[in-house]
Amino acid sequence: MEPVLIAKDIHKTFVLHNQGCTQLPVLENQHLSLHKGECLVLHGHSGSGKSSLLRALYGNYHVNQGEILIRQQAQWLNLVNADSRQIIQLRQHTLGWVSQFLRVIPRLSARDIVMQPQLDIGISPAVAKATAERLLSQLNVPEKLWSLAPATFSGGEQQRVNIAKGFALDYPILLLDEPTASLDKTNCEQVISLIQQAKQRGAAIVGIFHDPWVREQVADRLHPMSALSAPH
Ligand SMILES: Nc1ncnc2c1ncn2[C@@H]1O[C@H](COP(=O)(O)OP(=O)(O)OP(=O)(O)O)[C@@H](O)[C@H]1O
Repeated sequence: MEPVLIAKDIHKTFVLHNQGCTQLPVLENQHLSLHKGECLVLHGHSGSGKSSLLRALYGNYHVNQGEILIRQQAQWLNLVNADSRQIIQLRQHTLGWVSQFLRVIPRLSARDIVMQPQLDIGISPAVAKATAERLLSQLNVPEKLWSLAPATFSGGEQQRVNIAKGFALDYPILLLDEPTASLDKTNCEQVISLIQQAKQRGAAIVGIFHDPWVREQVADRLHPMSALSAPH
């Protein structure tokens, strides 16, 4: 299978400017390659740098060293030195992201939130609406909530809207940061099923899953991580 994402020799050190410029190394010599149709799970103790690596792969964190190569159609883009226009385009078409929490936007309904990434790339409102409603229904978000803003939803309901938004487009690469953290077993099963369907259509996935049962269902490979030495 062909790789779609290659990270080479990634190093990342946080510098805490308001705490005496303490340096906190979190990632060293991180190498990974991700292939079409597989799910790679970042695996390690709390504080081992899983979220930091995932954020670096999405371009949210600058890294101090290394390359993050992402395939867009027939070309490779190095995310580490990409400009903001390239990153926006990459996120619209190639790189999907499901965070642990939904960023609630006042007055935007759950249905609108799930439709938005589709509308952004020119999918018709009718198709975007049908896809949004299919996903909200699959994820057991009650129909009476679809036209309401999720600010007042429960944590699990907000997270299911977030997951629907992440799966609304057929991104070639998906980054999942603990998507099942606040879900019950029935809804975890729905998310596992969405991940398996995405893999079947050829999506490549990097994820963090703390629940060992979920991890077993979705992981093709584990990427082991361990915490680095104390700050200096
Ligand atoms: N924005 C930041 N600024 C400074 N330090 C940070 C920042 N984000 C993470 N860290 C530190 O980096 C280390 C790794 O954190 P990270 O969240 O990547 O670990 P993790 O493996 O995802 O942990 P968990 O499983 O608990 O979520 C921790 O020591 C954390 O304090």
